[in-house]
Amino acid sequence: MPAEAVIETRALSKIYRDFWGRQKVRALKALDLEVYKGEIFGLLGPNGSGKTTTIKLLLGLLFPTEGRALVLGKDATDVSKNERIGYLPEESYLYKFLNAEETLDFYGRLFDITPEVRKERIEKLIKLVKIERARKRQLREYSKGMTRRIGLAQALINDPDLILLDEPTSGLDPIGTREMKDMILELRDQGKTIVMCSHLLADVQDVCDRIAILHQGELKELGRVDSLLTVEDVTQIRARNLTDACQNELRDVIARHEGELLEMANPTTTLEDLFLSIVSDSEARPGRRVVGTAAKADGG
Ligand SMILES: Nc1ncnc2c1ncn2[C@@H]1O[C@H](COP(=O)(O)OP(=O)(O)OP(=O)(O)O)[C@@H](O)[C@H]1O
Repeated sequence: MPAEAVIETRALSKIYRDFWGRQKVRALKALDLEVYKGEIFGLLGPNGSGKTTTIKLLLGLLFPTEGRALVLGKDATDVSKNERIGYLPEESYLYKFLNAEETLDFYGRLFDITPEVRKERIEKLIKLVKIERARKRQLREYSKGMTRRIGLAQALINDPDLILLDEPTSGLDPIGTREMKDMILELRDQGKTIVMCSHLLADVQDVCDRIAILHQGELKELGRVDSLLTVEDVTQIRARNLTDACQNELRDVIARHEGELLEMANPTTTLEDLFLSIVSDSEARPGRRVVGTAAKADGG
């Protein structure tokens, strides 16, 4: 059965004009794209490449100059489909004097959600974004990471089928970033479709199933992350406990078959994994610390 397209754009184009109707910027040029139900889709590109313009066109906040977009089976300009969409903008503009519960209740009312359903969803979302301990605190006291979490909860209050996330991990520390990525994966596991824009390529690589790369308003690449990143002509072998003799033998085999040995070395972990393991170790054993002079400076 072919996958169901949740978003379909055909030659979608946007030219921004100035006050006198003169052409100012061709922000998006004939974009053809499909996003399928249940996938995490990454929209990448340098500053000014047209990512936010695309999101705004999908939300019906802008009208295309040419082409069209279908979102959840409706024309993108039909804003009634937005009831099934959750949107986390790059900057969330929430009322600073409301607490988390009041904020979610306020947005729940805007969607005409009944009090019982609202109560149930608020509980679920506060747990999902892990702000249980701060649920009664005014948002003006929130850190950047907590603000991002309540922003995500607000975007999910209508239990959307399609979630658009603009820079979801911006400003988050590695733990907050990992948790945000886990939340995004969890939403996909619940059957939601997610489109995220990001400059943080490692985050995109970690969570996205497929990506599109835009440059100057043009689609430059589109495909599955794993296949785009596979280096076809290199074979990687990972093994544990190889003796020197065995490694030498492997070198000989590769040379005999006229292969080129690129590297045979111990792998390094990522800084993210190292950071996360240090923090969780510190939580498990508080008080233990590295004394500056005892720390190895030369790595030896
Ligand atoms: N309202 C506007 N009027 C005129 N030009 C605009 C307007 N909004 C965006 N642009 C221009 O359109 C182009 C695409 O902008 P867009 O905001 O879509 O890029 P982006 O990929 O989201 O960038 P960033 O990564 O910086 O958020 C840029 O050249 C930008 O200057």
